[in-house]
Amino acid sequence: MRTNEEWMDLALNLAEATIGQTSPNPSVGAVVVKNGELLGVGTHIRAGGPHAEVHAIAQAGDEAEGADIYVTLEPCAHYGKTPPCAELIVEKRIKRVFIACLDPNPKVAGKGVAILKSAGIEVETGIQEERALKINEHFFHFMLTNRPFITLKAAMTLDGKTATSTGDSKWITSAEARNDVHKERHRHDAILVGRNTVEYDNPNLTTRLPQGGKNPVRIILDTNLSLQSHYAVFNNEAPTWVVCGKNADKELFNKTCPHVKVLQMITKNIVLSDLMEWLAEENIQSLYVEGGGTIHQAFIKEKIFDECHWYIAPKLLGGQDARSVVGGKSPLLMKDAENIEFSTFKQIGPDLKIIATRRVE
Ligand SMILES: Nc1c(/N=C/[C@H](O)[C@H](O)[C@H](O)COP(=O)(O)O)[nH]c(=O)[nH]c1=O
Ligand SMILES: Nc1c(N[C@@H]2O[C@H](COP(=O)(O)O)[C@@H](O)[C@H]2O)[nH]c(=O)[nH]c1=O
Ligand SMILES: [Zn+2]
Repeated sequence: MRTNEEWMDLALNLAEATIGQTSPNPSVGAVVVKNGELLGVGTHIRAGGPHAEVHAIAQAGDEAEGADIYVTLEPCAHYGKTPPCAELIVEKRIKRVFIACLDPNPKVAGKGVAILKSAGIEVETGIQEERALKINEHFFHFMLTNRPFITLKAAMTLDGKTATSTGDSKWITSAEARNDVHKERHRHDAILVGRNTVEYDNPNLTTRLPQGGKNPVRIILDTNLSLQSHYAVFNNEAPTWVVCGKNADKELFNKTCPHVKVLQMITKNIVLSDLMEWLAEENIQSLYVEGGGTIHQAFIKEKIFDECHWYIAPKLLGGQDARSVVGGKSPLLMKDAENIEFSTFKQIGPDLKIIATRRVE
């Protein structure tokens, strides 16, 4: 006989399996159970498709009546692209609803529960809540702030270098660590680099995992549209958007790269806060900033980031003339350093992945 936590873990495993493919919707899992017997499982496959509860209840058929449902997110109460799940649960005469976390979007939170309770259905919330909140961290952040969740990613030697004095950087971290980077690319809606990284590394910025994965939108900051069209990021393997200043020659660039979308600022330079607002309007809920150093410094200086993913290789490079991980100008005093909080340490092959979160004052 499984406990409530164990049934919820099954639903959470289903939700976790679709991370990266349901955006702009959250990843949700649901299981229908009666007298300790599993009657139906469901997960939301992609935005626009049926919700997790719909699949699980359909699989249970008529036996759903009087059954329990475990769902990782509060059942929806509004008509989006699909009818409200809360009303479906009432209609199918489910007896009890166990929920991992409410939808923190104030517009939604509690409405689903209210519909269930007013129909006399027993509701219990907060089961395995921590795990459920983590799964949809990007979605919840976007719903609450209407800004993308921003991850700064850097790979460096133990002494903080990202390339030698000649710009050589292949490779700092191991294939396992780079595979983890591609999992993060799959998870994020967009990936951003500066024009120098394109020129120095000619990266593809696509997701190349043995098991496949979704390509994020590639966003290139290039104030003067100085990049030529032969770079890999301009191939048609994934959508590419270039951000430029108001004085850049957009028409000329569009002639050489007709399939690349140009986001032209009304300011001479690229204003990051304006860009984040733009990306939110394009429904980009999560942004993976792969650098380089001057880009990272700009995001740090403007406090426009939520997490840092630092990959550290057991290598020592040395040299003032080697490229250090964060560029730009340093603050004058140590008291002006950006304070963050370490949240996880993970060994990946020979490398270390440190995740730190920005401390919100
Ligand atoms: N040089 C290293 C990295 N280098 C990161 C670069 O910014 C660029 O993303 C790479 O050239 C990857 O290119 P592509 O998009 O996969 O074609 N990143 C890492 O995690 N480890 C390293 O050793
Ligand atoms: N994916 C998901 C939910 N997602 C919720 O519904 C919204 C999307 O609605 P729609 O446009 O109709 O797909 C989404 O923003 C989120 O608040 N809700 C659920 O009950 N179960 C699910 O599986
Ligand atoms: Zn729903």
